[in-house]
Amino acid sequence: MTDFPFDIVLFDLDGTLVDSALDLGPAINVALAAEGRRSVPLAEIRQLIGGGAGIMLERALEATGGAVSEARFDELLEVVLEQYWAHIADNTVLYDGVLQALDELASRGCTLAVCTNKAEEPARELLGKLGIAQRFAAIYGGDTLGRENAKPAPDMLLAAIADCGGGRAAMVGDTTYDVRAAKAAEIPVVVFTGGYLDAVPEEIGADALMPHFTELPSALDGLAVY
Ligand SMILES: O=C(O)COP(=O)(O)O
Ligand SMILES: [Mg+2]
Repeated sequence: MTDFPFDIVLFDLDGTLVDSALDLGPAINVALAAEGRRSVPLAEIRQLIGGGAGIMLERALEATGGAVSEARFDELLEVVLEQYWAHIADNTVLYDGVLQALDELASRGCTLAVCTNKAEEPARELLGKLGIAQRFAAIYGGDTLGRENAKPAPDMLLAAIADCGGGRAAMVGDTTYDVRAAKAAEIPVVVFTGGYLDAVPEEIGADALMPHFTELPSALDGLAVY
């Protein structure tokens, strides 16, 4: 036990630890091209990220002409996932200050975990390629506990907290999926405003907003433990 208010910090992945839009975008656009659709520009792609690859594809199809049949959707999702796997870390980078923030939290005695709606296998692959997988005591993906239990459900947050030995926990994320999951898990949430934000920051429901990762330790320090 330290004087830091949290024992466990849970992190979202896409739009929080990593800027992955430059690899997710092309994967979506290959699938759209296979369906004869226009590409979705990068600025629009960022707004589609947060619910997992399936929701991203669903929204991209809606934005470019409408839904396809369920069977065709499954084929196109396979295209997205194959393309993404082949280029998972080509252009994806950690956000500025992430490594230092993780170091700082670890030095304050926090156990760290990842709770992402990206599937667990690509999440582990990406974290490994970026050299930070070993920093996390638990890594949960959107499929780990079944898609129906992905964020905004609290299940993966609660499971990760248990894996980390239990204690005072907080969530760090970038979208309403993270905020709703944290509220359902009854833990406070810091929102990174440099991520993909699917709502106005002031109205997203965060306990604290963080424009840069250097501010994470002090943002957490200022939060009340629920
Ligand atoms: O890939 C996505 O759409 C969501 O991933 P995230 O939960 O790490 O933001
Ligand atoms: Mg995110």
